[in-house]
Amino acid sequence: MAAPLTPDILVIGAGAAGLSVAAGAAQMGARVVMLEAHRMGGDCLNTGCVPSKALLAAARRGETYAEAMQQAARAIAAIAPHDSQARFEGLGVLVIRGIGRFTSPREVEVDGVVIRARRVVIATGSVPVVPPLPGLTEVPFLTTESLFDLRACPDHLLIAGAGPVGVEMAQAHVRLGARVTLIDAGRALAREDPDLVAPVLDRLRAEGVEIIEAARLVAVAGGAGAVRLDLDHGRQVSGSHLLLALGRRADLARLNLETAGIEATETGLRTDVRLRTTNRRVYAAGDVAGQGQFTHLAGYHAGIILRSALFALPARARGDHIPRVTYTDPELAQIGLTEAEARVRYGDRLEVFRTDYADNDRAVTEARTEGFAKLMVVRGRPVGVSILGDGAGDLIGLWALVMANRLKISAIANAVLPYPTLGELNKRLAGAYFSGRLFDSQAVKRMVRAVQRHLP
Ligand SMILES: Cc1cc2nc3c(=O)[nH]c(=O)nc-3n(C[C@H](O)[C@H](O)[C@H](O)COP(=O)(O)OP(=O)(O)OC[C@H]3O[C@@H](n4cnc5c(N)ncnc54)[C@H](O)[C@@H]3O)c2cc1C
Ligand SMILES: NC(=O)c1ccc[n+]([C@@H]2O[C@H](COP(=O)([O-])OP(=O)(O)OC[C@H]3O[C@@H](n4cnc5c(N)ncnc54)[C@H](O)[C@@H]3O)[C@@H](O)[C@H]2O)c1
Repeated sequence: MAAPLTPDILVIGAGAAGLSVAAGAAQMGARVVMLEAHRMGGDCLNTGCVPSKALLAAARRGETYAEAMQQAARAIAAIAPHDSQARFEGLGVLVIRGIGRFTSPREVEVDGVVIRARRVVIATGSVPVVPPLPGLTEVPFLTTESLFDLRACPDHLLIAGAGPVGVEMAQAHVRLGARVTLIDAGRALAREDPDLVAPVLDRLRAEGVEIIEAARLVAVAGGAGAVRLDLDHGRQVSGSHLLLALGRRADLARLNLETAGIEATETGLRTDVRLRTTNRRVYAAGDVAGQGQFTHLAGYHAGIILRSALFALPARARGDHIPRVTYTDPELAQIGLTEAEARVRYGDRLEVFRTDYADNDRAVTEARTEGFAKLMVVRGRPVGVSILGDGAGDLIGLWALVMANRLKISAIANAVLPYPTLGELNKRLAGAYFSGRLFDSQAVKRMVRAVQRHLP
């Protein structure tokens, strides 16, 4: 066997997390090897964010199903060069296409090549949950790994699971002409503030989606083109296609973790605040770290690991400033705590402020006045922001800046924003915090009167 490769950093997985680590490390002078078992770009590019957002956009424009799927494929093709093997080789990364597995606490093997790296980053992502339901081995079903290969619109798409995947794909498909039934064992978008979820579900229903909550899928029957779902309490629904959107689990199966002394939890790899696993030379980044499943979180993890692995700086990963967006129409964005979570954490110290899109002049001129935003504040600092409506995902960006830097609400109140823009909604939200303090305060009124008496 050839001598082992001995890079500074070995990255296992070329999705959002692995690519960010590899690009950063190589460009800062580290010797990097990256392994990829399947497609460069991982889930986000090939089967996640990119095709799903392209499909939603095409559905909004009223394209046909085949056009929308082709548009999704074009979006992937347009972004793929950025994540390609050629680009990474150009950055100086040695890319090996194959499945990496630990053979000892210090060594990883891929197709007979042994790699002994100073540091290893596990960035193997996640895969769709496919539970062992009776009938599921006999009945054809879709997951997001196969959905974007369809070219003919399903007559009646049954979607099991109403998390972000289920809800986004329900809206895309109903707009592209499918009949859609969306089923969840609990509440749809259960993680989000119910005040924001209700208008999203109202819109889905108005567009024709049948939503069945508190209904667990327990068995599947039928065949291609005619699928029957058995739900708990004896209910049944039938359709032409089944999409499983029941969550994603960390992809650990092929890593041979026990050999390397790396422990897993229910949600992913066990890590410390620096994202080190129970093997101190090995880090976890992205979905596999079990702290959330977002491309921007994967990028954030990469930054923490680069500081730690390249510069030996004690960088710590936080979770309180990571935004999330559900790209439905209306769009739903959240950062930090929801109102209910903040109430539990802070009790009476919490103040909640609200502003409506109807009070924003740009929303009025655009005739897009549906939506509102909530700001949760404790002692002058935001602990959470929820926004529902046009551009919510872009609007939450300002709060991401404020919360990442632990700024006060005054940072936004001090900013002068162009009129008329949706961005003023954020300023109005911040202003709501101060307006009560300024306009309803007897002390302020007394002070103004006193100053006025003494002014020439
Ligand atoms: C339909 C859908 C829509 C989404 N939309 C959004 C969105 O709008 N915004 C957002 O932020 N997030 C979204 N996500 C989530 C986002 O796609 C993931 O959080 C992100 O891709 C995770 O990146 P990652 O690098 O951790 O993992 P992945 O992208 O899964 O990459 C892991 C890579 O590791 C490889 N691999 C696995 N095991 C091995 C091994 N042993 N050896 C070598 N290689 C291996 C895999 O082949 C894969 O390419 C969406 C997900 C889905 C499914
Ligand atoms: N816009 C975005 O950022 C975006 C979009 C899509 C996906 N993602 C990421 O991908 C991940 C996976 O998304 P997801 O929507 O698949 O997962 P999820 O875990 O958010 O939702 C899964 C849903 O399936 C339901 N469920 C589970 N078992 C069931 C059963 N037997 N019968 C009926 N319902 C059942 C659960 O109650 C839950 O609501 C998410 O964590 C998210 O972070 C993000």
